[in-house]
Amino acid sequence: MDNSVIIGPQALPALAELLHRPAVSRVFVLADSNTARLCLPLLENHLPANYKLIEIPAGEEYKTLASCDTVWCELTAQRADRHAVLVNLGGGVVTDLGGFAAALYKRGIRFAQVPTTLLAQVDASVGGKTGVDFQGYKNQLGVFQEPAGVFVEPRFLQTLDPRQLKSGYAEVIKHWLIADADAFNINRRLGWLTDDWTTIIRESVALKQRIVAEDPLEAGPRKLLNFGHTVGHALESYLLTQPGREALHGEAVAAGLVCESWLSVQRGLLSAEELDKIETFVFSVFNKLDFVTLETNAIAEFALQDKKNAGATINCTLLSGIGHGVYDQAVTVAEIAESLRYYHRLQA
Ligand SMILES: NC(=O)c1ccc[n+]([C@@H]2O[C@H](COP(=O)([O-])OP(=O)(O)OC[C@H]3O[C@@H](n4cnc5c(N)ncnc54)[C@H](O)[C@@H]3O)[C@@H](O)[C@H]2O)c1
Ligand SMILES: O=C(O)C(=O)C[C@@H](O)[C@H](O)[C@H](O)COP(=O)(O)O
Ligand SMILES: [Zn+2]
Repeated sequence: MDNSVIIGPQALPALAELLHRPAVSRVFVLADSNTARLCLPLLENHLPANYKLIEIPAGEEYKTLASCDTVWCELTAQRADRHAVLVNLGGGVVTDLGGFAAALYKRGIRFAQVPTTLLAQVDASVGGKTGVDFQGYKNQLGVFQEPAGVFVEPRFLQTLDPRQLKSGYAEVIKHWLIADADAFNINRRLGWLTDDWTTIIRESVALKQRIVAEDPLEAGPRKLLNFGHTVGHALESYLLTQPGREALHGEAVAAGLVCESWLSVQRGLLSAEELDKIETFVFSVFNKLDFVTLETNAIAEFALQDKKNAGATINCTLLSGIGHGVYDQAVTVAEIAESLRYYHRLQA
């Protein structure tokens, strides 16, 4: 399979060329209730006339096997064969879930990613991680499966609300922190708002692709891309159990970046000055997440299910400097809880 990422005005025409090949029997488009309304109109001209829309409700709480069931029932009802292509039009929920559903249907049909949030354009649609949440744990079921292509049209961002844009920016900051100190320092001075998302997307995708190419199945260096996620996923999962207090993925990752940077300082890997720069930048974009000290142990325990763990050891990715990640750093539940208490005490 070709795992190319095409970014810019040529992306949707390139997708059209793929979908109109004789080897493609049928085209299905997976969208959520928002992207079906707001994003499908821009895509529609590039689809074959007989495409079929499959719609799921929007939101992380629908990144489930039940939503996969909807996809699989529709593909089966339409007698989709192995030459069908599923086009995933949406944010990371749709691209993760659609990729997973496609990988399992009849042992695998091709899928194309058309990411419509900043988060999905810089991160979720790239690198072949697909999956759904299960029993309250993030991406607990999933496969590594590369799409037939990733087609990034930055114009989709025009309808995205600023909270979602910021959420995606957390993954951009993560990329700079693990591998690009210069970009981190330039952008922390410039501030997060830009009128040139295309450049940010291109650079972020290239950085992620370099790491994924080295270690597609996350046996080693790919764990760098999980910086902020040991704590971030724990927070996101915990808050998903608290109706009305849910955090977006990127908001939880932003908190995770601060907590895991603090853990890096505790290990003597990162300086207090560097932590201060990271906090200043993160809090110039994000408000602090709301939780109380009493909750920190329960939050930290979610990290016991993190996919980087080995047995009882929680393996975290930390920083050995801005722009330098280090993976497989053992941390305890108690240390994670302490990092959350540090975050809680900060004046944002
Ligand atoms: N596979 C990976 O490598 C990877 C990487 C990062 C995150 N993720 C996953 O991605 C998910 C988060 O993705 P997300 O932040 O895109 O969330 P999302 O898919 O829930 O999209 C956010 C919201 O924006 C709406 N939306 C999407 N595009 C829009 C547009 N152009 N205009 C208006 N509204 C639009 C959606 O309907 C949704 O309500 C999480 O489940 C996370 O675990 C996966
Ligand atoms: O591509 C990767 O590898 C990442 O870890 C990117 C993360 O931003 C993303 O949230 C990913 O889905 C997390 O994967 P998981 O294995 O921790 O579930
Ligand atoms: Zn992420």
